Amino acid sequence: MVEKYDTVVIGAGPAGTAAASSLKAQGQKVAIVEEDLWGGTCPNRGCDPKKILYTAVEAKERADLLADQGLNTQNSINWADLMANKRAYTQQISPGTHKSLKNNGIETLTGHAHFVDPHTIKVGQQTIEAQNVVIATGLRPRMLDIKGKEFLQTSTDFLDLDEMPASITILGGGYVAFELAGIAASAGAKVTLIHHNNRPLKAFPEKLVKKLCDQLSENGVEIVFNQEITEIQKDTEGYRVIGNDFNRQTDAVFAAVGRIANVDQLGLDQIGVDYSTKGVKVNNHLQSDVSHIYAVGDSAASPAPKLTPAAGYEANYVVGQILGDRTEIEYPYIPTIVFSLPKMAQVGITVNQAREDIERYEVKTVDMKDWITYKRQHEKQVLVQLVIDQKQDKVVGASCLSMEADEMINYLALLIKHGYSAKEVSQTLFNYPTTASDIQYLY
Ligand SMILES: Cc1cc2nc3c(=O)[nH]c(=O)nc-3n(C[C@H](O)[C@H](O)[C@H](O)COP(=O)(O)OP(=O)(O)OC[C@H]3O[C@@H](n4cnc5c(N)ncnc54)[C@H](O)[C@@H]3O)c2cc1C
Ligand SMILES: NC(=O)c1ccc[n+]([C@@H]2O[C@H](COP(=O)([O-])OP(=O)(O)OC[C@H]3O[C@@H](n4cnc5c(N)ncnc54)[C@H](O)[C@@H]3O)[C@@H](O)[C@H]2O)c1
Repeated sequence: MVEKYDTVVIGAGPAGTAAASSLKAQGQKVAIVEEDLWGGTCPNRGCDPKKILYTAVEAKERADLLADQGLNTQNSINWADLMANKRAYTQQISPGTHKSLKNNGIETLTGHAHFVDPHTIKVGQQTIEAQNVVIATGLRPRMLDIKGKEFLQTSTDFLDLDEMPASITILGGGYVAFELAGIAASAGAKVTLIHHNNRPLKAFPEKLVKKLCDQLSENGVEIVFNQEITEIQKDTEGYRVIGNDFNRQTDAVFAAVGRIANVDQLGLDQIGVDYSTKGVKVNNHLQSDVSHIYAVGDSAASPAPKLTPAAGYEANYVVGQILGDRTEIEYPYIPTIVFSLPKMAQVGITVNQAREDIERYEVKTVDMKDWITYKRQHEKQVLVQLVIDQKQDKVVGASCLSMEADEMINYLALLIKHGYSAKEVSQTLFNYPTTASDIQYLY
């Protein structure tokens, strides 16, 4: 007998588990399908394991900045212990997530899901039917189609390395490339980061990216711009990375050149659902071309950045749609951060957007290196750019580069969302001297 569900969710990452749990809590009969690790990318091979590795690296870098400033320091990263610490965390994620879904009364199916018709899904030998379907299948690393591509490793491999190689080469210039470069360099590897043009992290302000590159270079990362890599060769010593005018030996090569959607193996062609490498094409209700099939999180070609908080937000929105809400999706400002050394974060109207409308927006650049928060930490690269809407006389966007950028951008996200004026900020008192109290002087 074919089991029938109110909703079937495909993919058990942050988006899929949020949608399934919420629909179940609202009384629906729900099934969720996962073909790999329960919990998906973020806790198994993304945000969380990365942040565990980053935590040790951040502690080391902060201590190193205070060497000869009153802290006796001879720190180094013990990669084997750090990896054991990471694995102790990640190993319980998949079984734990699976168990908690089952305990909540959600039917869990293990295997690859694909559509047989718009209401029928096959998982291995099992066939199930759904009134609504939520596609939440995420992204996978994009591989380069070059000679020797089989020698390329990915962020998933990096986050589970038994040993840190003596030298590594990272191809790419986005979030993943800059985060892995910082971790590897701090863990003692000789790191080369190769970008195919001269504008990595292009959604972030050029001034901040330049300072981040300067700091990584000072920490020993070699950043090579305008270099298209055409071939990877394996040799007796490791690998050779070859470009038009580039030829270098390295112990490991990682591709961090973007991610593509896991939607090409779902059988969407035969049910009339359009998609691309960016994900399932969706309307303002996150519906695909077939109205009862929704897509959320990384696998939706929606305007949201492909991040965990955005995935959860879209999942909760679609729960509302399935339960009868008909309002179009509206996104709040979504903060983004690169956990490199230092951190770089932004929220709201970006500096790049502001430069396109100079009548309306003013960009205020503040070098905070000599402020007590940063001076006491001996930080070398600290910069904040605020975007001010001149009509409203309010801060509507911010970008930060510093080791405090994660917390500072969260405060700024709140102030921007609620439209606080400089006067209102000055009437809110924060502990001094802290990252929060700096904001009063910024505004
Ligand atoms: C290295 C790295 C670091 C990151 N760091 C951060 C960070 O610091 N902060 C942040 O906000 N975001 C970060 N991200 C992004 C974040 O991980 C994603 O935005 C988030 O996981 C998206 O959730 P999702 O549920 O949409 O997709 P996913 O978490 O990718 O889950 C999709 C699930 O669907 C499953 N699946 C796919 N196809 C099928 C199928 N046909 N049948 C059954 N199951 C299927 C997959 O196995 C997977 O488990 C990072 C990503 C990476 C790669
Ligand atoms: N801290 C975070 O929130 C975080 C961390 C990691 C990943 N993520 C998510 O994962 C996504 C993917 O990250 P990513 O860094 O893989 O992709 P990305 O899209 O952010 O960056 C890819 C970079 O690779 C460059 N590139 C493309 N082809 C290249 C080539 N042949 N040689 C060299 N460089 C090339 C691109 O110009 C771009 O700069 C992010 O957009 C984000 O949504 C988020």
